[in-house]
Amino acid sequence: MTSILAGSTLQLPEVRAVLERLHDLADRNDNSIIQQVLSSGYDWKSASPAQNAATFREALLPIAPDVGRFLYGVARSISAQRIVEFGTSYGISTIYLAAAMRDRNGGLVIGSEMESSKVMQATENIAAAGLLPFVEIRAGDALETLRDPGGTIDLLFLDGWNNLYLDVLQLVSNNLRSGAVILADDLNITPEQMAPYLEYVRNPANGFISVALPIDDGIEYSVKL
Ligand SMILES: C[S@@+](CC[C@H](N)C(=O)[O-])C[C@H]1O[C@@H](n2cnc3c(N)ncnc32)[C@H](O)[C@@H]1O
Repeated sequence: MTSILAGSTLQLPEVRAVLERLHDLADRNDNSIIQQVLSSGYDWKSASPAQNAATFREALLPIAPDVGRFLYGVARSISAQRIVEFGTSYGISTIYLAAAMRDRNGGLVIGSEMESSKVMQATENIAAAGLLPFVEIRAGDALETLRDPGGTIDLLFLDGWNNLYLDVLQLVSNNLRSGAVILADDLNITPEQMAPYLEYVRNPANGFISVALPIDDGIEYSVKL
């Protein structure tokens, strides 16, 4: 295992270089890709998850840098050892989470991505950041690939298609430890799509305590009781 430097892995030149390059790429291209697709009349709401994944294969759709630092901070503060991520794309969020694994001296981020070209891109990017030993990306539909997360989950990050959040949560819920944190991105972007998920985690009868955080696109922060 590589030696641990004082401070955070997020400060390492190779990690910063990869994150800067990917955030820049997304800033330059994502909006025009999305506009092009939507102006062609493509109806993403009635398309299947796989159709949407293929249609948006060139778009990174990443978390913002401050969300990345928040993910890193939460992972460090609960000393997360096993993290499950729904929606890996080009690996930006995975890199922030894997940096926390490196700084706790071990742990695993299990990513998931159904678009095969993105799995390849993410693997290359995570390798360039030197964080591949802390990551396993499961290729295919997360509703299949995350069925067995291989152990107790400390942190679940939901960032795939928003209407699947509740399905993914329920899929892995037996593996969430008491005190596990669930972070769901895009609260303010697709409230309709997220409604069933929010209703579920905000109902105390379901065993979570949950609050909306005003970070970038909005994050629902939930803790399993
Ligand atoms: C918003 S992007 C993820 C961005 C990534 N978390 C980041 O910050 O860099 C959502 C990704 O989830 C993937 N996805 C959506 N539904 C999925 C599913 N059912 N299984 C696996 N991947 C899925 C999409 O292909 C897309 O790349």
